Amino acid sequence: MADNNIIFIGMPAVGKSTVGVVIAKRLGYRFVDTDILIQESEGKLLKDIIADVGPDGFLKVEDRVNAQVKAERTVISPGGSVVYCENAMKHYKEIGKVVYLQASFETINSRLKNAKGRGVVLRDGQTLKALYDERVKLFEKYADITVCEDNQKLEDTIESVLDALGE
Ligand SMILES: Nc1ncnc2c1ncn2[C@@H]1O[C@H](COP(=O)(O)OP(=O)(O)O)[C@@H](O)[C@H]1O
Ligand SMILES: O=C(O)C1=C[C@@H](OP(=O)(O)O)[C@@H](O)[C@H](O)C1
Ligand SMILES: [Mg+2]
Repeated sequence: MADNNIIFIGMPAVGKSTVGVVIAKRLGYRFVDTDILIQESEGKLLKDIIADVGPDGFLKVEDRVNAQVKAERTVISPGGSVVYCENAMKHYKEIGKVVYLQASFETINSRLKNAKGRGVVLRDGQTLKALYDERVKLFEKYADITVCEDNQKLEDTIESVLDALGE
């Protein structure tokens, strides 16, 4: 399979979906939000899948769906929890550049007022701060490129991503 794809990773609400679709337009690439593929595969909303099968069950579905993505010249925006999915991340490292959209905990916290209601994979009793700290290590492990968006407007983030990609 081609290795000319762009894959966004980062915390929920950091902008993977919003930024991803604009980057795809700017580059003339296709765009896939794999959360939509998961909902189609299961016939349910993400938050209902998480409620029905729990965090581990959701991660199994997320791993399977993301590991099966066939793409070429495509911007792919998975959900923030994809970094727990080993098969999916191995696949993404093979088919493209992994871009970590990075923002401070304060930025994420201010955008994510109702993490459970939004369907974030949080374990019982786990705080958003604990989740953030746990995931940062995984984002850094998988990132080929990191783009920091603190204090940037959406338009600035898009230009920063294009710069970092050398476009
Ligand atoms: N600098 C920025 N970069 C990216 N998104 C931003 C920025 N500032 C505000 N936002 C907003 O944050 C939200 C990101 O949501 P979304 O794209 O669904 O994130 P994700 O797919 O990572 O969960 C959007 O409402 C977007 O308009
Ligand atoms: O980070 C998470 O635990 C999740 C993020 C969501 O996607 P976004 O990162 O696009 O919000 C979605 O996949 C699911 O609700 C779980
Ligand atoms: Mg998204």
